Amino acid sequence: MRSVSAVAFSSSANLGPGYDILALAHTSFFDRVSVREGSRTRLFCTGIPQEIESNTAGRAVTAMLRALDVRAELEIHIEKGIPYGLGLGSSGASAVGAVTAASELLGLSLSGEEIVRFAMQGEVASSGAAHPDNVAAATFGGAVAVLSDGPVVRRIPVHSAFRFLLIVPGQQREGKTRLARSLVPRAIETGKYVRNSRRLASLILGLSSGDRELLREGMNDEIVEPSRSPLFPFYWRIKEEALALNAAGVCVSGAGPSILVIFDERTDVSGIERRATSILESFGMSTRTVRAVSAGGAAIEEPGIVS
Ligand SMILES: Nc1ncnc2c1ncn2[C@@H]1O[C@H](COP(=O)(O)OP(=O)(O)OP(=O)(O)O)[C@@H](O)[C@H]1O
Ligand SMILES: N[C@@H](CCO)C(=O)O
Repeated sequence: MRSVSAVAFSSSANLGPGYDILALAHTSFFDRVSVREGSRTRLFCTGIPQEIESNTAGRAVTAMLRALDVRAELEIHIEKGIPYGLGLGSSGASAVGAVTAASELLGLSLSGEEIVRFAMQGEVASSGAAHPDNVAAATFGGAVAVLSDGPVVRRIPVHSAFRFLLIVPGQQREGKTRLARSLVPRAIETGKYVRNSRRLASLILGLSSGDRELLREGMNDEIVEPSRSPLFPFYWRIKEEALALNAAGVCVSGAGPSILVIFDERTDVSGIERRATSILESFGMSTRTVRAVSAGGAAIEEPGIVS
């Protein structure tokens, strides 16, 4: 019985003002999803729901089969390498890995944007919303912008000077993204919209050109992050201290609580790791820090490759 495996990396969505628009795939963690044909569609995983429609991978694959009118019963094995409920795109990566592997197994030759279209349906299982950003980054790799509901996705070049630090608090909360999305205001003042839009432009230009001042200014958000502050009260202190230690940019990773720091050779990364650990300790939390680079997109694993 042929089995196909795919790997999909962790990601940080929003990047400050890019709510549901921008995301960055990084090498911090990855999921591996293996798919083979079976007698009935089943999920094999631990720690996350095993009911098809409650798991982002199962929901995404069944959405794909239904949309393409493909008759298949699939056994989906999920090896969770990305800790979930922490803002690292864990739910999205599983969906992308499952759709990528199933497409290969069934010879569907889906495009990247078609993979995103189905994988984002999977996100309804985790957050109640089909947000496309994490799955776009996990599919295409690097930094991405989702340009329309099509979805139309384009990669944003990331200057080689930039590296990434993930600060991961020991604070997993069930349904965190669903709650975080409920806190986002439904209406905003025009001035906030204009300032955030300017930052979005600065962020994209700074990330691709290597202009750290544009990036630092761009990675600020006065709409979504403040509305979610109660979920990560430690964030603002860590951000302030990381910028003082010359970070090139700091934001909440996705819906949090993890924090993404973009750094270069001018940044005191070890100092940021120490200060963040101390601040989180004062909140009674453990800390995990991971240094990473831009990750590639979802990839089919060749049989026999031991990773
Ligand atoms: N395949 C899956 N992988 C991870 N979580 C899943 C999966 N399927 C369903 N879930 C559920 O989704 C929730 C985690 O998703 P959530 O969106 O809250 O966090 P995240 O995806 O880890 O981070 P973020 O989306 O903020 O980047 C958990 O409640 C988990 O049980
Ligand atoms: N854009 C989504 C990302 C979740 O990782 C949100 O912030 O709710």
